[in-house]
Amino acid sequence: MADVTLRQVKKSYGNLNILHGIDLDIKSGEFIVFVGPSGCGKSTLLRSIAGLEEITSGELKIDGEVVNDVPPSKRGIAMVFQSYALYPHMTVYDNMAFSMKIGKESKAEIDKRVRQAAEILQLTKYLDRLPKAMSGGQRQRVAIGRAIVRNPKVFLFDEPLSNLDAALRVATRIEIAKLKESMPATTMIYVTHDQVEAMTLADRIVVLKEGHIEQVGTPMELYKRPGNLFVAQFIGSPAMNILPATIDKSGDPTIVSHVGGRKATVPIATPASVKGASVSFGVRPEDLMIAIGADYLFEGTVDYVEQLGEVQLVYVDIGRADLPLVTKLPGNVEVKRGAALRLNADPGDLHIFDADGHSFTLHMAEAKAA
Ligand SMILES: Nc1ncnc2c1ncn2[C@@H]1O[C@H](COP(=O)(O)OP(=O)(O)OP(=O)(O)O)[C@@H](O)[C@H]1O
Repeated sequence: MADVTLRQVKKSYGNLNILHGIDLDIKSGEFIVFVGPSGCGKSTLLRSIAGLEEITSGELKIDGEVVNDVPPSKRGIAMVFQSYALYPHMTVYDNMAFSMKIGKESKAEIDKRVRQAAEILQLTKYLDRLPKAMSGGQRQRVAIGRAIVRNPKVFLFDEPLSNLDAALRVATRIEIAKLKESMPATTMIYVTHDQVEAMTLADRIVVLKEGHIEQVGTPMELYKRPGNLFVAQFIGSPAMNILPATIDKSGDPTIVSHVGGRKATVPIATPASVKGASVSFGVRPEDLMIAIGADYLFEGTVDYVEQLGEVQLVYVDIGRADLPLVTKLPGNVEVKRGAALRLNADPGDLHIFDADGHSFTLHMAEAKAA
């Protein structure tokens, strides 16, 4: 059981500022995932929590104790890396037992914990093998087992699945989800590039950009109510369509006319001051559907189709070559290149962002709360 609290955590390398004052409250037992573009500081933040990097300023607490100056081995954490870093000459059993042997645990205790971890990770029948005789996924499970036996208060994962092929990735991701269920009191913090891992594993996702937190929320909060344009386009694949638009009528609902030439009635409240303002209008590819009847949001011609089997990505020219509209339609719908297409969306799935990229949904929620 351990909360992890960060207050104004900054990290610089010389003149290079990497983390710009991170404030974050992670609750005991939570599974937190850090995501963000390459170089945004995810690993640096994780390594700072682990104590592998010294923070430049701010305060880092684990389980109520300020750990800024506490060495990694005394922080009650265990970390799993992308490269499994197993000892090649030791069996799976000895790899998992190693830290406890160093810690002078009794043989009986070591044996109990190694066997328990092996059971959780389905490694029991491999305990006598050397790492070279195991697959990448099995090796990563040993690396996770080695962390489990230490009974950490906080479990840190730095892109643990990125060296695995697609099938093993899925299998090991499910192992990690089950591991979390079997260790509900253990706080877990996980860095990934993979949206599916973030969406499926996280209790809450932290979206980082250039060393700042953009938004923290449950996967569905970030997906349904992204706080700004960056999060809207970072979460979800393909990214949300964003089109220039103007507010024709403010209030609730808001009416916008967008670059596609049509008007949309959006059930989002906007203040009177934004009437006539230029905004960004957003709709996810998967929220667009072929319009039935006279009511539609977009009209265009099919420019390109990527058939993926179960679904197809259809790129629609709505009169602006620089802004192709992407829609995700079921794979069995017949869509031909060059054909005319009208698309619609549920008004509840439409988004509007102000000129600074902030979502009006969150604006109004914040205004109400204030
Ligand atoms: N030891 C170092 N000295 C100088 N700069 C560093 C050092 N380590 C990391 N950086 C820089 O800090 C920034 C953040 O790096 P970090 O590895 O935390 O990013 P990341 O979000 O994990 O990226 P990726 O997704 O590519 O792994 C990068 O610009 C990187 O070049």
